[in-house]
Amino acid sequence: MDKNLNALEVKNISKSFNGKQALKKLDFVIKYGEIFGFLGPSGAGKTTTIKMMTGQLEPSGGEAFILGRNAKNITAEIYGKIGLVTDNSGVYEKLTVAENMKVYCNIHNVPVSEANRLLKRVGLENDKKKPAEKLSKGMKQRLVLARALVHSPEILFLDEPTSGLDPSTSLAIHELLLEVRNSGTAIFLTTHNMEEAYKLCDNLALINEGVIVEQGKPKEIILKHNQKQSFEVMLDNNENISFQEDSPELETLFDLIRKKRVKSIHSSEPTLEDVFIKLTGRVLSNEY
Ligand SMILES: Nc1ncnc2c1ncn2[C@@H]1O[C@H](COP(=O)(O)OP(=O)(O)OP(=O)(O)O)[C@@H](O)[C@H]1O
Repeated sequence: MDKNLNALEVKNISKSFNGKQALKKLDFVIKYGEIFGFLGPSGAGKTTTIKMMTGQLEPSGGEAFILGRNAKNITAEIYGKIGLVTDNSGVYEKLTVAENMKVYCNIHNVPVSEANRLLKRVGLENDKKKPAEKLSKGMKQRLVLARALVHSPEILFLDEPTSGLDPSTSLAIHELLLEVRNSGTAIFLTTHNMEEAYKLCDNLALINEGVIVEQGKPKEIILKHNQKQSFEVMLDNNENISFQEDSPELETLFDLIRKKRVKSIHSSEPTLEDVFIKLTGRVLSNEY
């Protein structure tokens, strides 16, 4: 891992299918030890972007560099440093959970103890002997994630890693991803879950109809679009009042604070979902 290089560089990438442009001039970089979120509704171009970055599809224009090499000329050695979790990352259905992991340990020359550690982290330690065909969709998803981490990849691509998972499993996956990020791995994550993106991502891009409509740090994106600040106040009698930043009633709020009548106060910024709606007129979360 050469930390002086970016793990991934996408330069002006475009993609057309049968004359129809699916992606338009995407530009972003991902550093080692960073989680980069790619957020957009169905059909926005997330999977196509992953395919181009991993050399599975040739761009119609622009270039992608992965671990320092043009994705067009990706080698087996580079693939050995990548982890990829997508909808169609199949498992061997007739093999057990443990055997599925063992296949990957053998390919990457990693001790089975590492597989056991990862199975525990994704909550599958009690399912090791189950054939993969008997697993639920969410369990398979967790197996595929554990498998993708066996060789400590330098860059990890995750297409909707927690979709369809219950909240406590999602939380465990989030903790694992942060740990992997902290070990220096670059993570490219697609999601339509704005809360997940806000919590996990160091940087993110909002994508709609093949165009990046906004990118940056989640907090900075929100503050940039926070045009009118308001304060939500709860009084000592549990009454809730909202005060606009530039309204004359703010004096009333100061007065209430002086009289110690304010039980709680917080500023209300837009969410990433609000920003997305503002920029595109579309919602993300209800489309799934
Ligand atoms: N092989 C293909 N041939 C023609 N059109 C394609 C092909 N692959 C993708 N597209 C089109 O490109 C656009 C982006 O698709 P893509 O699968 O990348 O979206 P997505 O954001 O991953 O959506 P989802 O979240 O539903 O997976 C869509 O309009 C899709 O129909």
